[in-house]
Amino acid sequence: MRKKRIAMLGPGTFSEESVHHFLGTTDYEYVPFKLISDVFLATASGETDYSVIPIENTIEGSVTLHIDWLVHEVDLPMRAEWVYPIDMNLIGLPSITAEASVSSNETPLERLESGELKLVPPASWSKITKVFSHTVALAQCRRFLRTYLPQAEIELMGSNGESVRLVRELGDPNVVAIGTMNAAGMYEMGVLASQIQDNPDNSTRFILIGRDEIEFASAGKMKTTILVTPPDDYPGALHQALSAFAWRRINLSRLESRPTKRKLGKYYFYMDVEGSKDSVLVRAAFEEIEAIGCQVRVLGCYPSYNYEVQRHEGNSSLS
Ligand SMILES: O=C(O)C(=O)C[C@]1(C(=O)O)C=C[C@@H](O)C=C1
Repeated sequence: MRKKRIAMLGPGTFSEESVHHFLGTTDYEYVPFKLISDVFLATASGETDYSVIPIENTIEGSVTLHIDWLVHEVDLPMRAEWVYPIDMNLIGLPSITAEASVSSNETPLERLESGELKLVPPASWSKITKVFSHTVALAQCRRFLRTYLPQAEIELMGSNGESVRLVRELGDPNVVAIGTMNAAGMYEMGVLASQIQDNPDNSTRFILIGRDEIEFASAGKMKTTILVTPPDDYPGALHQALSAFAWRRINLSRLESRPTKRKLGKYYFYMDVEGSKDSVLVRAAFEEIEAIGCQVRVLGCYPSYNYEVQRHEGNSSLS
């Protein structure tokens, strides 16, 4: 039997690291793409069976571009979600890291109580002219960049793996990248500073999307993601929709509004409902919401996995 093919941003990305952690490296064939649009389209076209999509980050919040792709561009159910810890690193050519490095993986940077980094940057950092970064990674390192590399121009890349690869290819010691430790190793680069994200406890939520059902080794907590579009002429429809969950004591772990893209001021509500769409209570809540004229579209009903990690002790497990 052929292995199921999984599309993801890569190589050398957090998406790759996280899916290897979640599904292992042997049972699936992983297919890396440079752009997230290609990750979505690979599974939509049938070239791959599933796609890995980063959907939410501790510091940056929702990755709205990816949510919009799920809602407007492809029709691929969510099959699982998992959380993966994210440490951002400043990566440069090995020739400059000997004098310019302030930390290694083993000795993370010190922080003040406020969470700010306690750092005396090496003089050579003032020569850095450019930082390559993925937009979501950039949003996680704003404070670091503002404080220690204010002179550097930012150039956005399709992924963190691609940022590191391009610095390597360019060969300019004054151009650095934000990226993963794996990418630094893969392209034989040096690490100037590790854990440069604004909050040391930083994680990203990833989802797996695809047409076919998929089985996992352990049972996760079931979640259902829906889109609720209220009718135009019904004041208080959102309040009523929320109370359909509240009085049944069904927890909503996420609620976001996004434009329908059809008319200014018209929104749909993206909701993560704790529980399976097949449970009696959740089904009844959906029926009640539809009865008041709201449209309910199920984006997926899937197991959710947490990542328990003892940071910096190399001891991790999915639960
Ligand atoms: O570029 C990568 O390494 C990715 O996997 C993408 C991505 C994202 O889009 O959120 C994944 C996790 C991090 O939060 C930053 C970037």
